[in-house]
Amino acid sequence: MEQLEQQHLSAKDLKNIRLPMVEIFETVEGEGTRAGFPTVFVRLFGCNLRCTWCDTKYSYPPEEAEMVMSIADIIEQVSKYKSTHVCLTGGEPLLYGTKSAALIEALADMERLTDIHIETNGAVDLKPFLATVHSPKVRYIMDYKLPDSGEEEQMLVSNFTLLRPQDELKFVIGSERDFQRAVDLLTEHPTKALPLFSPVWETMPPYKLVALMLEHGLSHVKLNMQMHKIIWDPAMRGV
Ligand SMILES: Nc1nc2[nH]cc(C(=O)O)c2c(=O)[nH]1
Ligand code: SF4
Ligand SMILES: [Mg+2]
Repeated sequence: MEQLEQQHLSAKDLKNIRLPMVEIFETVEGEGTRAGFPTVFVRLFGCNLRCTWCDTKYSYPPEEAEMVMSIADIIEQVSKYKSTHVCLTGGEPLLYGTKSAALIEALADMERLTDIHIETNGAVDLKPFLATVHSPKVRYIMDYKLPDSGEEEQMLVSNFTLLRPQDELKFVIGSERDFQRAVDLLTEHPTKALPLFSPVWETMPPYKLVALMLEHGLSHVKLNMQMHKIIWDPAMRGV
């Protein structure tokens, strides 16, 4: 990825950068350390993976982008809400390299916002983003796709050492095999990020994941339930 030359892009520059989009909505964050906080979700279209258990298949082909928005349009939409947290998600929100980075910078420049967290899928190198985006408000939540996802080969374990204490490393666990792989990875590849273990809604009952965590003495790992799937119908969009 080329270096982002300007830290602060002009309104005209932002108008010219356009991104394919799925939706922008406000709800409570359902996951991670900021679960429960009112949050604006900015969902970009497009993904470089095809996970077996994906719950956002409407965010990549053969579906089509709902709209194409300039960064200025996205900022304008986000400013209509009151939440001070933003979740940039997809699809894969870092798919567009310097364009994704410019969007992150523009969000970080919004004074109202205090936390911008990015749900990235583990198949995008975080190095160029960490090198160009310097705002302390920006945090990465990297998903590591375990064997049941069918996409483990695409994972960049090299990201583990780049993640910082304010970042999160999420493992979506569908089976005991997935669980064991996650435990092995955390042993073999140290990271400063907070490890989160999240059950696959359909195949891993939460009580079973908790039992496994206790059995293995994983005191440094946090259980991550998708709160929005408890509050609303799990198939519902825009919540
Ligand atoms: N409430 C709510 N919390 C979320 N956290 C991550 C989400 C995502 O789709 O990436 C999500 C989502 O779609 N809804
Ligand atoms: S990375 Fe996320 S959006 Fe892409 S296929 Fe996997 S679960 Fe779906
Ligand atoms: Mg979701």
